[in-house]
Amino acid sequence: MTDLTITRPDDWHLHLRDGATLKAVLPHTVRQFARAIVMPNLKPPVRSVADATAYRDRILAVIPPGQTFEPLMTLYLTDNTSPDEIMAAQATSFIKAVKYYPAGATTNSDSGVTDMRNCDRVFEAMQQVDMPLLLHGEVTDAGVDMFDREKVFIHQHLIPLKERYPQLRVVLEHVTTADAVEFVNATDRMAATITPQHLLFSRNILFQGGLRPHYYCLPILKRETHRQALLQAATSGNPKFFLGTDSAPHARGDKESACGCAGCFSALHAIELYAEAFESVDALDKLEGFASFYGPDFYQLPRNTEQITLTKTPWQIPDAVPLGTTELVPLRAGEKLSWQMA
Ligand SMILES: NC(=O)N[C@@H](CC(=O)O)C(=O)O
Ligand SMILES: [Zn+2]
Ligand SMILES: [Zn+2]
Repeated sequence: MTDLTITRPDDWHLHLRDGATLKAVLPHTVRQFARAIVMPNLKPPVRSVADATAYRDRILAVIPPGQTFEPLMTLYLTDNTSPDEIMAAQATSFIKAVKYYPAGATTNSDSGVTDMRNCDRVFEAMQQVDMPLLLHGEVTDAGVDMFDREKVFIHQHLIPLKERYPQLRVVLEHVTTADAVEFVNATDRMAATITPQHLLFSRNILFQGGLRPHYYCLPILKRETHRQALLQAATSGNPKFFLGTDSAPHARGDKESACGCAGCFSALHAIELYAEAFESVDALDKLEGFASFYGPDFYQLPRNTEQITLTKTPWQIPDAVPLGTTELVPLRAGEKLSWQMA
């Protein structure tokens, strides 16, 4: 196949940041995607309807002229979020979900939840108004092996949560393991997003020829058997699995550091990366469902009507993208990509 036309996709898990970074990264997403679920882990986080409204306005203000993009906002769940805030969020047209970060699990998660039980009244309210809960699904216990944190989260927190709130719609974000795929498959009102890096790479890439910080994200890349399970899920045509890049920009110096930040920047070329992953298992015919249909179906939003075309035109991913006085290093920087969006 040399070209592929699909309905314009959406990104159901995206970090846009704020200020100069927002302005630098947004055009890349707008080029490819009609909508995105925008993560609330700013400093300070997006905790209220007022915060989300102001953040949305800052995003709308920097959409490149003549282009359209719809930011779908999320609220950052804390120990102190009130059920009233959920009701107020539900009453807006643009807040579409609530995001749970375990305190300390990932970038800007210090205000995250210390114990899920603190949020029971909020979960009840969310279940009542059918507001989806998005999970960074990892435990933070120092005693749990880094590579087991998602699996342990499912057993310690997610299974009990779904038992207490079976009607709550939940997205396990950026799934990385066969265990997560199996759990999502077996559970009602449960979906998952999958990133390009988790479809394309196993943990080996982190150490290929030396330590490679631009492949470090959370949850961390896992062994090859898990990557295979994710690829199978993404290309299965099962609507429980859909596209969420988790593009997470960090300036080069914050990645290439003695204590480097977690996050891969993939907004530059996300749909092309996914095309490559799907082609690797001869499943390009399944890309449109994953990228353009199952996300809006889950969020109960209309599917996009515009189309985009990808052509088989090899190009080289740049070494870096400018970011003020510094730069961002995209995923697979400097390497060849075989698909290009027209
Ligand atoms: N995925 C990451 O490694 N980083 C994300 C946070 C997150 O999604 O966990 C970020 O905001 O940088
Ligand atoms: Zn996360
Ligand atoms: Zn993320």
